[in-house]
Amino acid sequence: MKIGIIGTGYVGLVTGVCLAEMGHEVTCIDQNTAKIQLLQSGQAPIYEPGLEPLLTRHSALGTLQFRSSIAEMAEDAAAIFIAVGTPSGADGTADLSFVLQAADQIADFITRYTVVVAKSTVPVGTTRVIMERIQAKLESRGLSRKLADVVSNPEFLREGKAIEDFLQPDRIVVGIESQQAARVMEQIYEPLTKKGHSLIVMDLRSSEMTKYAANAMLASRISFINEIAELCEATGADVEKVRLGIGSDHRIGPFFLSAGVGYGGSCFPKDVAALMATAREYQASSSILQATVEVNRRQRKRFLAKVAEYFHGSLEGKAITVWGVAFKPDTDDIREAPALDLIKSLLNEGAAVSIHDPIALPHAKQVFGDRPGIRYFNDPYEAVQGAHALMLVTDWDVYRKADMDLVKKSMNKPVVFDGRNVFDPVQMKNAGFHHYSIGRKASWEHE
Ligand SMILES: NC(=O)C1=CN([C@@H]2O[C@H](COP(=O)(O)OP(=O)(O)OC[C@H]3O[C@@H](n4cnc5c(N)ncnc54)[C@H](O)[C@@H]3O)[C@@H](O)[C@H]2O)C=CC1
Ligand SMILES: O=C(O)[C@H]1O[C@H](OP(=O)(O)OP(=O)(O)OC[C@H]2O[C@@H](n3ccc(=O)[nH]c3=O)[C@H](O)[C@@H]2O)[C@H](O)[C@@H](O)[C@@H]1O
Repeated sequence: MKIGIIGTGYVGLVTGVCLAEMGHEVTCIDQNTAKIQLLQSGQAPIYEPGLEPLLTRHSALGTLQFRSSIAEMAEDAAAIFIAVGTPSGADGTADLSFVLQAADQIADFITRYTVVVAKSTVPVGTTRVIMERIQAKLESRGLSRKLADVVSNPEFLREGKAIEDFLQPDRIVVGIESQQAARVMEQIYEPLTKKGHSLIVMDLRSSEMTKYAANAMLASRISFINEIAELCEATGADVEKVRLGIGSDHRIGPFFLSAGVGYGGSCFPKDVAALMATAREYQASSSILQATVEVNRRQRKRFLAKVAEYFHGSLEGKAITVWGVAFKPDTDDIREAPALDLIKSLLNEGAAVSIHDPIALPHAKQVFGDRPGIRYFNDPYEAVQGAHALMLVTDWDVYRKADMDLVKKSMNKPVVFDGRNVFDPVQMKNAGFHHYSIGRKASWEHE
């Protein structure tokens, strides 16, 4: 089937590559010409494990093409996906300007029956708005409103595992109003449903809400375990043991219960904010969502406060190393990364900050540039030379496997603030470190 995709960001590009892998002929459009040129030369503009081989293969086969304007797309696409950004506006509402712009471009382009797929995360009611807008434009062009159906097809992939999540989804959710569009969506996803992945069909509003509810639920789980972690610290319990204890109850499950410096990324913060904005619009309650955001904010502050407390309230002149800038491992994405907040605060408090990240360092440089007090390192061991403390903020594998003897020898004082509970406190104590982690006794509290 011929498919067009508007937007080649994390979601659009992964969707394009995976739909090609599923046997479709895909054309990806992005208004960012630099991105398109890079993609046309066979290079991925993002770091995503497993993406590049598929990109190379399908570009060579001609089943995946990249263009900078919808006008360059074949006119006989059966479906066009909208996968553009929906960033947070000032009041937390989702900014729909990119989505509506893409919808207008599609409405000006189509000449035959096309299913428009809202893949971007959009607030309840938006797919209907897109539908009205496209159909009104078709009418004004003297064409039938029935030339376009708009469906909702939210995406649940995680960065760093995007290819795997797209090709082996727990479920595919489609919100739909027309039988004709339902058949097209069934055909698109047939290679996955044939393998047993379920396609859940529902109305538009429920599909849009499902996406927000999923992200809000996951974010609230993280805040829940972080609140329990704070209580563990206060009472002398160990959150890692508690996680094991509750996670083995099948009603709770073990996933998404890792305590740490809190969630970041381009989606949880913005989607929880957008859902709260929806609650305001409908004068409904959002107390769990508010608490989720509040705990997440507090978690970063608590982590920083522990470092300040260790140095008797002042970070002035302290050499602090930050390991990890990406909002999570296996991505170069630093949008809303906890590390950004922490680095800003450290610099404001007068600390000298050395940072390392295996992939995201160039993005960090775009944010902090030559700001006095900051230094960038490509080697994690060079980054800790002479440091008074190491703060581990992203749980990259390279840190889990780090040679801590070398780290200890390189540091001014062997002090580690472990924001992702990567190291064991007792082992760290025995190795001669002062180690603080989240929701567990600090090394110096162990007998
Ligand atoms: N990043 C993620 O892991 C996930 C994101 N989502 C949702 O998917 C949507 C897209 O997110 P990302 O891929 O992260 O965004 P992104 O910001 O990485 O990419 C968006 C792309 O759309 C392009 N674009 C914007 N307007 C355009 C237009 N009119 N014509 C052509 N290109 C246009 C931009 O140049 C950019 O390359 C958002 O609604 C997001 O909430 C959903 C699930 C996962
Ligand atoms: O809508 C989206 O964009 C996506 O948002 C998340 O995916 P993603 O943001 O890529 O990353 P996650 O793996 O969910 O991690 C988000 C944040 O939570 C943190 N986290 C995650 C899990 C955990 O147990 N504890 C925890 O602090 C991570 O470190 C990270 O900062 C969801 O997991 C995806 O299903 C969804 O499609």
